[in-house]
Amino acid sequence: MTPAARAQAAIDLLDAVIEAARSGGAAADTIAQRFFAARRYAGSKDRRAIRALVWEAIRSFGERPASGRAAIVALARERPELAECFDGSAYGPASIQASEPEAVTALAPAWLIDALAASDLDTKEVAALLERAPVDVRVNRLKADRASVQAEIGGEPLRFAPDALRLGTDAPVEPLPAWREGRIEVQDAGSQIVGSLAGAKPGMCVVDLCAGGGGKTLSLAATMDNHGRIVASDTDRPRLSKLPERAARAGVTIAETRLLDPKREAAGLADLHESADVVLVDAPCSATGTWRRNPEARWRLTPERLDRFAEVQSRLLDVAAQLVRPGGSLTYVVCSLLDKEGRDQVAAFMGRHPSWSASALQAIAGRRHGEGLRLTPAHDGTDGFFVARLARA
Ligand SMILES: C[S@@+](CC[C@H](N)C(=O)[O-])C[C@H]1O[C@@H](n2cnc3c(N)ncnc32)[C@H](O)[C@@H]1O
Repeated sequence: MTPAARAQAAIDLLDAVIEAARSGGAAADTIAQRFFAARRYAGSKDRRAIRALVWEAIRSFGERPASGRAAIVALARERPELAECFDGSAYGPASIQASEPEAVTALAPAWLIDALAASDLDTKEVAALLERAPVDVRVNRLKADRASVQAEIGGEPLRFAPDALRLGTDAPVEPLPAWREGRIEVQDAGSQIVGSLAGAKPGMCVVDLCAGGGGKTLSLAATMDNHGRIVASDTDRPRLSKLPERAARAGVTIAETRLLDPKREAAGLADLHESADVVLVDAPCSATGTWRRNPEARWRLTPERLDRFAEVQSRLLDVAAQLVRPGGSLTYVVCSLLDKEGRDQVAAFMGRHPSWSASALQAIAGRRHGEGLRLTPAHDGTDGFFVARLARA
């Protein structure tokens, strides 16, 4: 493909990403996969160049641009070689007009910048949310140890996450024998840390209330040395259905999946009433802490969506509390750095459940925030998380 044709393809791909963000469609990665599957003529160098341009545009513009063209035109203002692609050639974009609309460079929509600032995040912290993230893997203790896996695949052992190896950005993991044989899982180091703070131990009964595809379920099972019971529940059938295959690969036999009806979660878990030693609520959230991996998420978020997340989080915390046995604990996690979803949720929970207490969390990474701990890309080099552990008397 010519450079001009690549620029036009980037515009087309961005149009699809913008439309999906507007209408609640698929994530940018999925859209890109579909886009290239339908354009087999694009070789691997073309695909890389188009992706790089599209993701640069997504990172550069905080507000959802009016169109893919408005975004690439704005980038071209600073880049003569990109501006030259607007040459009106057969497969290239039409020439740039002096008065045409352009996307505006910003870290995030103004209301979100304000909400992040009100959550004690300065500009440096917010900018780091948009840097490119490394690939972290968790070495599965059930099958291997970190030193032997490092000897095999390389990577940097992280001091603050005992099972983590950090690989470069875009490092391919799935082709590795270590992945195929279940000795490693892709999991951000921050996710590994917050999962470990739940305090799961061998022999316990654990409920992973929002288990999704089981990233944390598998790490809990490894911490439990595959002894005990984990009930991994979620309302999303496609996500949850990935768990059994992942568990089999990882050698995890103690996890059982349970599909819940939205708003009827307590009924679906009634048999576990007051019987879990540990409940993990890795709640659905705005995912502001994972913008490094999904920067277009900030084009999807609205104040109304944020309110809806907060309502579900508060309800799920109360559902989870009913499952904890006397003396047990509930660990609340969000991959968001907005206080409305983290610190304030926990403060409200403590108000509704005065007999519960927040535990002091011991981790080598992170900083205390309200009744919990916060990890951020700028401070910890991980995705952003808020985690709190709440103990039942
Ligand atoms: C942050 S993700 C979980 C990620 C997962 N724990 C992991 O480590 O891979 C949040 C999950 O909450 C689920 N969810 C949303 N509403 C729910 C509800 N009412 N009850 C249980 N799970 C819910 C979503 O389907 C999603 O899988």
